[in-house]
Amino acid sequence: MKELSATKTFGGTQSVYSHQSEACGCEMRFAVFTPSKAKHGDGPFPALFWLSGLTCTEENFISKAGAQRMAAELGVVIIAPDTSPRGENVPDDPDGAYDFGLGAGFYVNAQQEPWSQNYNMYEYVARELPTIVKKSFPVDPERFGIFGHSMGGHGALTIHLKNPEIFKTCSAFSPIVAPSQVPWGIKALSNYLGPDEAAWAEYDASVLVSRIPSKAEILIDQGTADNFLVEQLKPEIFAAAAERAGQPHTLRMQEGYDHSYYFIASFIDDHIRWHSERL
Ligand SMILES: N[C@@H](CCC(=O)N[C@@H](CSC=O)C(=O)NCC(=O)O)C(=O)O
Repeated sequence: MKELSATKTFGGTQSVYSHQSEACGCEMRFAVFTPSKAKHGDGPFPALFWLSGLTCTEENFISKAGAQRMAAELGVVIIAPDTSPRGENVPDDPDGAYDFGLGAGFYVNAQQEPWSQNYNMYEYVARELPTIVKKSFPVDPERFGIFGHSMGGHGALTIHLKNPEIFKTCSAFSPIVAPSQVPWGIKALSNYLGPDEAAWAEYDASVLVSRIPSKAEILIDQGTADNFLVEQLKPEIFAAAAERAGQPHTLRMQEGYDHSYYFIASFIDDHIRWHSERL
């Protein structure tokens, strides 16, 4: 693992690392915020894994969300990986579209060629990265949580529901909650997984919550002025499935907010505090 940058902020350190990923078969980057030793000691700290959305790298969250102040205050580590494999030999959307391929790994393990060599973001986030983080940073593995935005909200919900013993808390901003039913999800799942919709269900939060609800409360924030709300996000599908399954959840419709990082920055403190109180 190689440290690419380390910058002091709010008494802690915002770093970016690269390493050779087994799951993705390429060099991957991830960002880590570590709180101040002077204020909180040497840890171990609770850790939140943040999953970003379409077009993002590890950089969007650390430069736009403004999460470091609250993480520093509460003594929380935040890990923010890139959203897809990268590199010369990694295939991309044939038309260069933003919603598939590079920057759009959808947190699945691809089963179709040519994607399956590298596009294993589920394995990367749910298995490889937590193992690396446990070994290399002052974290308490009994206090891991996961959160994310849009495609990353879909990743957070599905990875929590499939691994509630690892990621004990879960929240999301403007998540894609039913990828099997919306254009972004149908494009990604049909290409990465093939035409069999039974395979898609493994990565559909609204299906998973019916099958394997967790005991944890799930928090979702959704802006009412989000231009993707009606076509791509549809949080009401998850809320109805969660209600039927007895999954504790809170869906907050936030008046006038859109899909951007301005929305995330407005509520990120709430989310970090919410996780911290539960971990
Ligand atoms: N470029 C696209 C929209 C892309 C977009 O809005 N990406 C969001 C995540 S969307 C769901 O996963 C994002 O986080 N962008 C990065 C940022 O820093 O804002 C278009 O033009 O429609």
